[in-house]
Amino acid sequence: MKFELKSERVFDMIAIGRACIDLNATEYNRPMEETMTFTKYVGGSPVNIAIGSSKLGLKTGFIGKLADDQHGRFISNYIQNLGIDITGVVIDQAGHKTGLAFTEIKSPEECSILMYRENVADLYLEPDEVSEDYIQQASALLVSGTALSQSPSREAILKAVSLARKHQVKVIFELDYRPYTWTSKEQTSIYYALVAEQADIVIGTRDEFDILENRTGNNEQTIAYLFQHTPQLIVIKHGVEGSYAYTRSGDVFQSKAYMTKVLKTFGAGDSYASAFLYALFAGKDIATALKYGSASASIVVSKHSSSEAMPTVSQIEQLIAADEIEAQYR
Ligand SMILES: Nc1ncnc2c1ncn2[C@@H]1O[C@H](COP(=O)(O)OP(=O)(O)O)[C@@H](O)[C@H]1O
Ligand SMILES: O=C(O)C[C@@H](O)[C@H](O)C(=O)COP(=O)(O)O
Repeated sequence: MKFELKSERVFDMIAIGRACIDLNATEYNRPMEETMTFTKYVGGSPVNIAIGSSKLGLKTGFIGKLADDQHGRFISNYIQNLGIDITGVVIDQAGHKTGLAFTEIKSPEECSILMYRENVADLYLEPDEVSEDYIQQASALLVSGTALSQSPSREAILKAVSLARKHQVKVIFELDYRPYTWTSKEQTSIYYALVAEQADIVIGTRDEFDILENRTGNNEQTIAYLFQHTPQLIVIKHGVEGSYAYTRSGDVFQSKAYMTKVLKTFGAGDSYASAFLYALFAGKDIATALKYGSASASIVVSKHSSSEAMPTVSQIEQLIAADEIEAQYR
C-alpha cells in the first residue's frame, strides 16, 4: 500500500523549525565532565530531516530564523551547499543566539543532550516571516513540535500549517518533544493536539504520543483518537523494538530495527524520518518506507553525528539487501 506525497511542485518538502549547532563529544565513552573537545555539526531536528532528505535526492527547502553570527552563517552555508533552498530563512536582527546541543556519549546505551536554548533565534520566527507564496510551492510541509513551544514561533508554525492546508500541501508533523523548551506537559499536549489533528502524517515515538495525548496510552488508543481527525498515516516508533505505521483504512505495517554497532543513540529519529519520507516520495509502499527509515537510523546511530552522517540511497538499499540475504540463513 502506498501513500501519495509527491505533487507537481517546485519543492518536495519544506521543513520549518530550528537549525542549530550540535557539539558532539569527540572523546566518547566517558561523561561530559571529562570531555575536553567537541566536534561541530549542523543540528536541530527539522533541519536534520531536511539534510537527510536532500542527501537522498528530495528537492528540499527550509524555513527558520538564524542568528546573525558565525554559527548562523555556518548553518546557512552548510545547508545551501547541500542544495537546500534557503529562500525561507530569515536572519535575526535582535541579537538572539544560535541554539547549541552538547551531546554526551557515555556508552552506546547511555547518551544525553545538554541544550543551550535561552533566547534562541529559531523561537523568534514571526508569523509575517512565513510566506504563503513559498509554502504553496511544496508538496509537503514538515513541522517540528519544538517550534510550537514558544511565541512567536508558535504562531508562525500555526500560520504555516494553515497555509499548507489552504494550498493542499501535505502536513507532516514530527512530534520532536524536547521537555526543556516547554512550560508544562499540559501545555505541550494542547499545542501538539492542535497541529496533530490537522496533519496528514504524524510521526513520533511511543513516549511522544503519550505527551500529545497527555496520558500513558497505547498505539490502538492513539490511532482511535487521531483517525477521528485529519491524519491519514501515523508512524509510531519503539526504539530498538522497531516501528509501526497505521493507515486510516485500517492497514498496519511493522518494521524491525536493524541491529548495528551503536556509537550513540541520538540522530535515530531524524534519520528515520528523512528516509521514510524519501521512500514515500519515491513511490515505495509504506512497508518498504518503514525499512528505509529503520535502515537509515541504523546507519546514523553507528556514526558520530546526526546531520553529516545521513546516508545515501545506496547505503540504505545495501543494508536492507544484506539483511534480507542474511535472513535466508538465519
Ligand atoms: N540502537 C539502535 N540500533 C538500531 N536502530 C535503532 C536503534 N535505536 C533506534 N533505532 C531505529 O531508529 C528508529 C527511531 O528510534 P527512536 O529511538 O524510536 O526515535 P528517536 O530518536 O526519535 O527517539 C527506531 O524505530 C529504530 O528503527
Ligand atoms: O534536535 C536537536 O536540536 C538536536 C539534534 O541535532 C541532535 O542530533 C538530536 O538530538 C537528534 O535527535 P533524534 O534524531 O530525535 O534522536
